[in-house]
Amino acid sequence: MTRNITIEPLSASSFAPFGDVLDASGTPDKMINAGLCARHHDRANLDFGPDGRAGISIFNAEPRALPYSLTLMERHPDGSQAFLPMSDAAFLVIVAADDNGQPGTPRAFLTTPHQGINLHRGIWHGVLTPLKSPGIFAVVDRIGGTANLEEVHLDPPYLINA
Ligand SMILES: NC(=O)N[C@@H](O)C(=O)O
Ligand code: NI
Repeated sequence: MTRNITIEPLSASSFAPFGDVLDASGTPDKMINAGLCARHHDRANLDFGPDGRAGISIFNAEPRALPYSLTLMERHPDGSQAFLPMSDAAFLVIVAADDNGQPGTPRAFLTTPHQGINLHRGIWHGVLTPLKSPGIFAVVDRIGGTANLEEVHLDPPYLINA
């Protein structure tokens, strides 16, 4: 039995239950640098817990193709996780609400170039899934003494379609 999911457009409102959309859209909060730079200020709800700290890591992920077979979801109970592309690669953002400790039915979104996202603490998500090379991302997440990772293998998988 194939469980099909259709990709939805990514918007701040549609993604709000799961996290923040990070881009240079809309009116900037302030103009800086002698008016040569627009600052879209403080756009992510970052959370690293009482005993963690913020870290920036660089992920170099293999590009995937559509339709994409979603076989694994995970969450980070101790902190948020932001994905900031270091190229113009679009990427799949697959998230799900919690359903008694398991991911519920996933929702799939596709970013536009130069868009990042910040997943709020504990949100079920698919792993980083760029759709073209290079899949190089700066990732801002919690550095701490715990594993901060829960994984669920999906059987049967979901098929993510354009
Ligand atoms: N495990 C890891 O560092 N990456 C995942 O959390 C992911 O969301 O890609
Ligand atoms: Ni993750």
